[in-house]
Amino acid sequence: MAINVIIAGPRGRMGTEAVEMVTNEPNLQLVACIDRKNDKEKMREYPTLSRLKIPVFEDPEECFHTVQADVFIDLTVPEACFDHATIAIQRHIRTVIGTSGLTNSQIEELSAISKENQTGCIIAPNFAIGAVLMMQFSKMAARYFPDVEIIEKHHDQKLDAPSGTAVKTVDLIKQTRLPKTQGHPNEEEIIPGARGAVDDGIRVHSVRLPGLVAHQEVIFGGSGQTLSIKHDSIDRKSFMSGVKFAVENVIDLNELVYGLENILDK
Ligand SMILES: NC(=O)C1=CN([C@@H]2O[C@H](COP(=O)(O)OP(=O)(O)OC[C@H]3O[C@@H](n4cnc5c(N)ncnc54)[C@H](OP(=O)(O)O)[C@@H]3O)[C@@H](O)[C@H]2O)C=CC1
Ligand SMILES: O=C(O)C1=N[C@H](C(=O)O)C[C@H](O)C1
Repeated sequence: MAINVIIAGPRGRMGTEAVEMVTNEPNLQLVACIDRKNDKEKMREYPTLSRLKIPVFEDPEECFHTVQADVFIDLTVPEACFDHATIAIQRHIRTVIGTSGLTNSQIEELSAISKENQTGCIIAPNFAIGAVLMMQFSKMAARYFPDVEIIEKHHDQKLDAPSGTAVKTVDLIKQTRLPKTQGHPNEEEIIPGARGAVDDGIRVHSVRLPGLVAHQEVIFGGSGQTLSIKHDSIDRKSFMSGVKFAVENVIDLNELVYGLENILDK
């Protein structure tokens, strides 16, 4: 039996890839999309979507009410994603969130809704296996190297900074790193922001440039040595095996999981 999937954000950079991936996977079936502009002219620019002849809804309530689905994938923006996911989970449709920029309180709220409705949800800050490993390796290294800075680099159309991957990396590093104030105690920013954003003493630098896709380097410093852990997504296809993995695994979950690392070896 195929897993029936709804995708929100099908015209987007990730959505386009996800539509392609789901339609090419024999065990997945795309049954509908949610798009804030259900515009026939625009759809013509997206050949896979217009060829499929699946229903496209502007109203998520109407979509989840009308279409029978097993899994909902959100690849939009945080405000819309939170609303979509809330409605989907309340309707017992298991949910995979790729959208970054949800706040901690939104994640906690979705976790509570998921538990209350016994309906699984996966929030994946990064679907690329290499990025998941980069985050895990960084967590391991932070135990031995409390001095660490993160440089994340993305295309210049990205809305949120720092990236969801960087936020998750900081979370994971905090789990093993001994608290430390890094750098010189008297350091001064001549240009405000020069030392990047800071969370619990960990510096995060966000670069946005055309030509980039999604890249992150975590640099640890110790006496006489540095350790760099680096991941590059040079094509959005790098995310698709993780999307598939999440769709196939969320089916067996009854609560929210934040990060693919939590289910990789299950
Ligand atoms: N977890 C992961 O591995 C990855 C996550 N991402 C995340 O996925 C998200 C999407 O990224 P990307 O595809 O590059 O972004 P895009 O801007 O290319 O796509 C977003 C899509 O969402 C649509 N959208 C915007 N607002 C709404 C709304 N209110 N309701 C419904 N649809 C809406 C946009 O429509 P319109 O064109 O009309 O604005 C657009 O089609 C981002 O949060 C990004 O960080 C990206 C890559 C990997
Ligand atoms: O917007 C993107 O492109 C990406 N977003 C995710 C993030 O915020 O970490 C994942 C990946 O880095 C690509």
